[in-house]
Amino acid sequence: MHATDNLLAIKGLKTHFFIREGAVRAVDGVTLSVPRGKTVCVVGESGCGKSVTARSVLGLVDEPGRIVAGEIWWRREGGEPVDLASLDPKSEQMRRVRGGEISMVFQEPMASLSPMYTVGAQLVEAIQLHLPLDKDQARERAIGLLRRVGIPRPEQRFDAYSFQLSGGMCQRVMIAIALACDPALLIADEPTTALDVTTQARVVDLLRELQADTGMSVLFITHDLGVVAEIADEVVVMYLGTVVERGGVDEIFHDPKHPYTKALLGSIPRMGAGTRQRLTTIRGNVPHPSDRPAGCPFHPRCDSAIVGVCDAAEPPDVVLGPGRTARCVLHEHDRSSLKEVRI
Ligand SMILES: Nc1ncnc2c1ncn2[C@@H]1O[C@H](COP(=O)(O)OP(=O)(O)OP(=O)(O)O)[C@@H](O)[C@H]1O
Repeated sequence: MHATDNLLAIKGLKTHFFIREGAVRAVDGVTLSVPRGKTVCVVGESGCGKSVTARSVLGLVDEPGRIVAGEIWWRREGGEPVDLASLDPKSEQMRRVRGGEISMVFQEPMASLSPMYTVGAQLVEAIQLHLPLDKDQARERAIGLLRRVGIPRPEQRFDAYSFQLSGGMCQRVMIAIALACDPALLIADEPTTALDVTTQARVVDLLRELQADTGMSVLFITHDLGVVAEIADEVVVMYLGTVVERGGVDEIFHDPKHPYTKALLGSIPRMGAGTRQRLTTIRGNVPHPSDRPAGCPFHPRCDSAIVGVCDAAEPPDVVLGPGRTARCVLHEHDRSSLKEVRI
């Protein structure tokens, strides 16, 4: 795959929070890419920097955080590539990208919608912000979008308030708002976490259908490997602010390289493995980024850690093939002939 096939390419991103006690290195050298028309899942335990990475793309990092290093290349069709990391988050150009070219769906649909306005009014507002449509045209498009995200009787639901809808319906409305401007990239940050299991599955199916219909790219953030198996083309595994492994979904599930990926996979039940399968837990907890261990950040929890090596030096980011990397000293000798990480 050529680098230009990537709609989004993040290279060496560092986003730190500057608090009284010092710098919290929430994202500390993330490299990943999202190819056109593909779904990339970012997976990892809570606190590993998934959301901060996503928010960095859209210039939505809360104070006292800021991007301190790295590049975020946005390469929309027919446009000049632009490094979003270099833009002022409040600039007109960033505002155009945010919501106009890249949309985001968050974890808490109820909290994202205002209880003061009908869902229709909020949808119309999002449409008119980015498209030159009058009120009637925007209403028509809004009802079409509500229908498209599977909301029954969309003409009536247009006039409903968020508190009159279930969590699943609210998330469908949020997805409709995100689709209002035909984004080239949809970033979905744990969009199903707040929903019950059946509703989660429906929302994942919806996102998969919409991706296939529209050809948009999706950056899907989750800690749920079951969802990853269903929706991902490519997977990025994060640990403590860094990417520890990247690869195609089959490679990650059937041939994981990094001990952390193996441990994550060992902690989920497998279909067809029977009721007596042994599930392992990853020992210990993810440390806080301000308490990052020296060397490989995973070494205190890693069963394969080598004393004097893994606790002493940062592991190399080994390129195993196109779009396939593992940040682990155990794979240093498996390097592919590629000389650098292609993003
Ligand atoms: N405003 C802030 N001030 C200080 N630290 C912050 C701030 N926001 C996030 N962090 C820290 O950044 C780290 C990464 O957080 P992030 O929300 O990206 O993790 P995550 O992988 O998305 O986890 P989750 O699955 O729980 O959402 C966390 O350790 C968090 O404490």
